[in-house]
Amino acid sequence: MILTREAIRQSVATGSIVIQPFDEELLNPNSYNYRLGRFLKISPRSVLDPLAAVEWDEIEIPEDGVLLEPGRLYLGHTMERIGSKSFVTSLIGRSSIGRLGVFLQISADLGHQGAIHSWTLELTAVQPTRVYAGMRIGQVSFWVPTGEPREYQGRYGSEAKPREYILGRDEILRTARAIR
Ligand SMILES: Nc1ccn([C@H]2C[C@H](O)[C@@H](COP(=O)(O)OP(=O)(O)OP(=O)(O)O)O2)c(=O)n1
Repeated sequence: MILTREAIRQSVATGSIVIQPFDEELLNPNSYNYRLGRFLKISPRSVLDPLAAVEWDEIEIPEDGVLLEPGRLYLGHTMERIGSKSFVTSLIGRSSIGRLGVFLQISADLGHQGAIHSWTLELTAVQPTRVYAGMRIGQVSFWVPTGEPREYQGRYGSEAKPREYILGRDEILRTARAIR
């Protein structure tokens, strides 16, 4: 079951959903519009290899916005801390932003129960597109889970910043050994 606007509003009021800062104006019938945070990481032009450490540039988005170039990967973040111990969060885009050819996440729309932080956004653009800090860029919805809950023990800190965490070297090597 997905939460309605009123259920999201009440859950924020009782604390079972965290959206900080929260603005009622940003509620939709079944979701909440999040805003783009100030910091952006830009992928290096070199090969991205999960076994090799790579340096990402980090910028603060200027007032006149930042131009997203096709063929680059940008890690943004939600301006808000978002999540819930009671509900499962899903992170999706807004259709109006989709019509600009901008993707907000790449194949990762699930927020585990207990994950409460500023979400990392994997931004890509179909054609050169300018985005601005604070713009209403995407939406989150909340789902009622079923079964015994087990809280997410994540690696996201409390800072509102994009995280470039990729798979750990150990995880990749362990999996690789397991299939040999
Ligand atoms: N676009 C996304 C998708 C997810 N998350 C956050 C919320 C999720 O609860 C958490 C973990 O997501 P996944 O399980 O998809 O990611 P990993 O398996 O890579 O992370 P971990 O090893 O921490 O479980 O990351 C995020 O910030 N931005």
